[in-house]
Amino acid sequence: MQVITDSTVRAVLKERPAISHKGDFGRILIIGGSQQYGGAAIMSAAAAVYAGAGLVSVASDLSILTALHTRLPEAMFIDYHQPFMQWRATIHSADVLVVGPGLGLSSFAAQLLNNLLQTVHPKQTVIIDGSALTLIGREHIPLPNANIILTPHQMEWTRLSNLPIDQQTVAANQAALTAYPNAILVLKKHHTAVYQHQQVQKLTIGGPSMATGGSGDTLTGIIAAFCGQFGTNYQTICAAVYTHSAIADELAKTQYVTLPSQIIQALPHYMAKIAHQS
Ligand SMILES: NC(=O)C1=CN([C@@H]2O[C@H](COP(=O)(O)OP(=O)(O)OC[C@H]3O[C@@H](n4cnc5c(N)ncnc54)[C@H](OP(=O)(O)O)[C@@H]3O)[C@@H](O)[C@H]2O)[C@@H](O)CC1
Ligand SMILES: Nc1ncnc2c1ncn2[C@@H]1O[C@H](COP(=O)(O)OP(=O)(O)O)[C@@H](O)[C@H]1O
Ligand SMILES: [Mg+2]
Repeated sequence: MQVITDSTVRAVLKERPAISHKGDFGRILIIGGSQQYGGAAIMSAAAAVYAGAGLVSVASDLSILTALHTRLPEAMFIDYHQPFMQWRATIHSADVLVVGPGLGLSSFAAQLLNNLLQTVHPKQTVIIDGSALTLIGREHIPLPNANIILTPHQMEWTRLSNLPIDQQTVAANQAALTAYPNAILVLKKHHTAVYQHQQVQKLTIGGPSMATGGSGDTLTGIIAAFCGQFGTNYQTICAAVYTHSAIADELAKTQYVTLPSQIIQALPHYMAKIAHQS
């Protein structure tokens, strides 16, 4: 299986053109968080901002607003409990949507996910993670015609594919992915692999310092920002996945655990280093 290396990141990550503005670097909308899991939406949004997204909004429960703005004043906020029709236009204007981190499994969350997936249009990128994956598996919610990126950990992939973890071989995963033909699959684990049709590439970096709550939520924001800036395609997603683990490995030289917030903080420096060398 082909290995994802830093050459993928070098090929994707470009110096910013001088003549540019925030609208050129992606409008990201993160739909997630809840009273129980507010941090997930905040980490996703922070990762998107620090990975260079031009404009980042969070649609969430009002209870996270103060924490979000204290941690991340760059982000905008929408109360996702307001009638769906009132913020439908915001959904339409996003280039990249992230749905699921910390959303929870309530009937409200299921209805919101249904409404959202019925609203997205084919040019949009939709990153589906966390609770949204569990809801899709549980309620058999069909995926829309859009650029879909699924980011399950192994148990979330079981819920979508019905494959027990010990049967998640490359061939079995490829066969299961045919049920989601327009999706790119980022199957997260030690040595995460990225699947699209018959193509599969894997990481050989990253390690157990990343095994802490919020690591995957953070990855969704990095993927969103990369897609928003460099276009949604297989290489861009591999570059985002590599960047997440490369930063963690660098931090792990001196840290037993690499916190999502620290990975987020290091993103602009890592990206500058790669962009200046390319
Ligand atoms: N700070 C916050 O706001 C945070 C909010 N979060 C949000 O919480 C929501 C629920 O997400 P979740 O991943 O925590 O729970 P769930 O979907 O039940 O999966 C866990 C089950 O799967 C199993 N498992 C097997 N293999 C695995 C693997 N490779 N990687 C991981 N798990 C694996 C695992 O096995 P066990 O640990 O029991 O051995 C367990 O039985 C979601 O919306 C998420 O975004 C979190 O991000 C945390 C920080
Ligand atoms: N032992 C490990 N080796 C390499 N990467 C790991 C390891 N444990 C966790 N990770 C990475 O951390 C992230 C965990 O994602 P996820 O389980 O969705 O976390 P959360 O939902 O808590 O944010 C994934 O990117 C995964 O590849
Ligand atoms: Mg997760």
